[in-house]
Amino acid sequence: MKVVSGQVMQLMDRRAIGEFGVPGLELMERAGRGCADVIEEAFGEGEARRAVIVAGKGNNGGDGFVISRLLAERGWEAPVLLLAAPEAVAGDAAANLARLDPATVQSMPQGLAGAEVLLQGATVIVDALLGTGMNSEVTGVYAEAIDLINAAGAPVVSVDIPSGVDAATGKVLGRAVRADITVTFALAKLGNVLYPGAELCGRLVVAEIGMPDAVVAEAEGAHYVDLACAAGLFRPRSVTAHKGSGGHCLIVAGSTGKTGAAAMAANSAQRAGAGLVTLAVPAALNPVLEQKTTEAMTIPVGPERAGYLRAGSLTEIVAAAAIRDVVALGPGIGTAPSTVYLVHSLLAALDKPLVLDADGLNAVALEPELLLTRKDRITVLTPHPGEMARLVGCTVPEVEADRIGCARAFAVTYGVHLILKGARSIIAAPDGSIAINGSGNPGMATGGMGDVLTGVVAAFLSQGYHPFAACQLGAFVHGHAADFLAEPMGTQGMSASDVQEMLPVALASLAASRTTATNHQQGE
Ligand SMILES: NC(=O)C1=CN([C@@H]2O[C@H](COP(=O)(O)OP(=O)(O)OC[C@H]3O[C@@H](n4cnc5c(N)ncnc54)[C@H](O)[C@@H]3O)[C@@H](O)[C@H]2O)[C@H](O)CC1
Ligand SMILES: [K+]
Repeated sequence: MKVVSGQVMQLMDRRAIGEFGVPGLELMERAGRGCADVIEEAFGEGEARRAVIVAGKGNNGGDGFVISRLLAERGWEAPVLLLAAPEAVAGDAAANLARLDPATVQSMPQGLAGAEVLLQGATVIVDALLGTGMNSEVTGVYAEAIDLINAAGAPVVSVDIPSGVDAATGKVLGRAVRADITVTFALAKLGNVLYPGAELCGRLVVAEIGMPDAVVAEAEGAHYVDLACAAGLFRPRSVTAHKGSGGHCLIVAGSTGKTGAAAMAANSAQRAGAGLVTLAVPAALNPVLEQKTTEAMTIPVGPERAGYLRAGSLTEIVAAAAIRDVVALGPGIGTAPSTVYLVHSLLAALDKPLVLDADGLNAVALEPELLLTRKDRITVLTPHPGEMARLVGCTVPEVEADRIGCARAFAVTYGVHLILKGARSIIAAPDGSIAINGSGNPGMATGGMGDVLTGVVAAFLSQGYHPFAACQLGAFVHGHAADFLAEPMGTQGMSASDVQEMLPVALASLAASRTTATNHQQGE
């Protein structure tokens, strides 16, 4: 599913109207009808149905006027509370305001004293205050209206996006409506899928409004990775598969006190479908990892008593990588100077696809230009916001203020693929393409989850997936497995090992979704 910013959607509107001759009034009519249909379906039972439409002065309010008219035609009582003087409403919105019985419209441009009465007994409140045209922090009468809607206690349907949520970032500008359902138009907006906007949307419905296909296809946007999208990218194992065709991962990981990270990355690669997994670990830790992993083979690296990886092991690791399909470097390796030096040398020396995580990233952050030595080779970075901040040389709040911009700039500058972790992980490609992962839950906010993701991404790369697909699938499958767990166990106390063990179920669900989609296409 493609998602766009509010600005891009406004350009799309203009193209549809200007280049393709679709009347703006027709777009507004279909937008209003899409909402009215959803409202009728969700709340249309019963006798006295009352929808109170709280409308702003722009086209979002215009959609609200259409909703009022259509619901009234279907027997609803549908009064409008307009936060502007009627004369301040212009264009298509004004045309639709003129079609309403003036007695149904109460204009309160100055303040909302006494307006609670209007909302009393509402079956549903329709939030048509602000949409893609919102351009500043919400204050004054609009802020009052948002508070009123949120306090009213009736279900809320937001038109296009909950008012107060920035359509480009999902951030709340001052305050925002909390909706039960949001009906958005043509394509979902970034603010509908990024937090906190995503949560404020409630159930998201994308209504078709007759946007020309070419306008949709040519719109600049991001991929939203949901089950259907991930299933489309996924290639189930062939019936003639053998362990050699599944891909062979080399995981370079571990230091004293951090053997779990190494074990989880290796075990997760196996659980995510890699044919073979080999774990290269500091020699002193080999006996522990022989115990902690069963299917993975281990290579003890460096001097017998070495509890961390050292620069002198470069040749040994490069030789091990030569006969594997992908290398994952970083889980639990620590920050000893010799380990950092090794990471720096490996960047240039390894010609296999490389996944860098954890202390591998921290080593790179000391000299990110070294990534340029991997030009024309596949490199995937999986930073959390703290690691991203170190890579860029900025603060975590600066990363969080513009997750997409930050991930994209780094991926383009250094020619890497990157998964910026967090609620709605951002996947950025060297050509500037962006995907947003739709799976996962707060249960994943515990240690070790990143090590699992590293193993999963490595498993997909080892099977020959394009790195952008491997990153999308890796992030989605990781979160999807956790979503299966959250069903019975909730989101507190979930462990990374739990997620690791659930990975095959997540993969099976992708395979099943593909089968269902194919059957639908064949009309079965
Ligand atoms: N294809 C579609 O998606 C269609 C969308 N439609 C709807 O139109 C709105 C966008 O309409 P627009 O008039 O551009 O903007 P808004 O209604 O969101 O509001 C703009 C209005 O409000 C003022 N304003 C901006 N920020 C604030 C603020 N913080 N507080 C108060 N006032 C603010 C601004 O100056 C403008 O005057 C889209 O979301 C859809 O709902 C169409 O129906 C056609 C199809
Ligand atoms: K709205």
